[in-house]
Amino acid sequence: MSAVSFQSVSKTYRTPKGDFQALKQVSLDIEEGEFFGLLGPNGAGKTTLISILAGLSQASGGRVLVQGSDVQANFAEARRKLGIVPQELVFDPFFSVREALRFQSGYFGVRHNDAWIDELLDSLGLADKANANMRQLSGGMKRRVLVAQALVHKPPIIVLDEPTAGVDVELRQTLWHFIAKLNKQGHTVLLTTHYLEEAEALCSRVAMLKQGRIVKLSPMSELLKSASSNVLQFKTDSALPAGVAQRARVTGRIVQVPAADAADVEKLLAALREGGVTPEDVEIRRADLEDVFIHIMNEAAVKQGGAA
Ligand SMILES: Nc1ncnc2c1ncn2[C@@H]1O[C@H](COP(=O)(O)OP(=O)(O)OP(=O)(O)O)[C@@H](O)[C@H]1O
Repeated sequence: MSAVSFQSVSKTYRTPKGDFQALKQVSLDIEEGEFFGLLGPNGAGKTTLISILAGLSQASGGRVLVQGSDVQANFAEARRKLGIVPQELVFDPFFSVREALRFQSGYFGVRHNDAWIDELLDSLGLADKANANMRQLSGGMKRRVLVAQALVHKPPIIVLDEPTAGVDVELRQTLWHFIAKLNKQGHTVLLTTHYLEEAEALCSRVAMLKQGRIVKLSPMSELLKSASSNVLQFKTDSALPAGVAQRARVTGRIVQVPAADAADVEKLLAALREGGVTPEDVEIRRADLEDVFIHIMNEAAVKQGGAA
């Protein structure tokens, strides 16, 4: 049985301007024990999918099962198996950290779990804040409490929606160390993130979502292999020759062009020379997930454009 099974999930939002289809027949199975990444540009539908999984939003079509429990027909059972760390900072300002965690435990009918609460506080660097009032905490500390709250009932499946957006390096490291440990102990993890480096380091498999559709579903290792293996990177102020510009990603003065092999790099350099471009700070590096992501998103844009 899959940990999470999305079966032809669609979602249409009704807006004053008309209907908007945010998810189009998304089917995806996440297996027990996986560290799964859900990636996609802004507006791709990631949060919508997570909200349907969490029972916060209703799918317009299809269904979602959590270890076999339907999130609509069997909400309480499905919800108990999930630990959801939301994107937004929502908390009760009148509780202390420990009270907030006890309250959340009560919500799931879990009692006498102070040992686990202490372990959570310790692992997330919150031990000295246990009795602090929630409103006295910094944004980063509040985010740690949200993580602890999501895990207080020891859910088998942990869902993290952009947990490190705007979070400092120290918290990111603490968080990932802890989540990776839980994953090793058998917890399934579903992560959405904009930080592709994180996905590359942590996820064993990823789905890429674009405009409500899955455009790629693949083990991370295969995804990285499928990319052009190298990237030629340089700086220039000159206009690029058309043949190079077509393949290039340009950020200010920095130009990055995927290249299959050394011969391809030579061809690119020759094209630049012929075009009168003198590249500065030339580097050849291994392609990473960001290169793959941009490539797949561009391909999907071409296909969707062609289909329209
Ligand atoms: N309540 C709503 N009413 C109408 N449209 C909505 C609503 N919520 C989301 N949308 C639209 O649905 C699409 C998907 O949004 P969603 O928040 O799921 O994307 P996302 O992939 O999580 O994006 P981000 O990375 O920016 O968080 C977007 O175009 C968004 O504007």
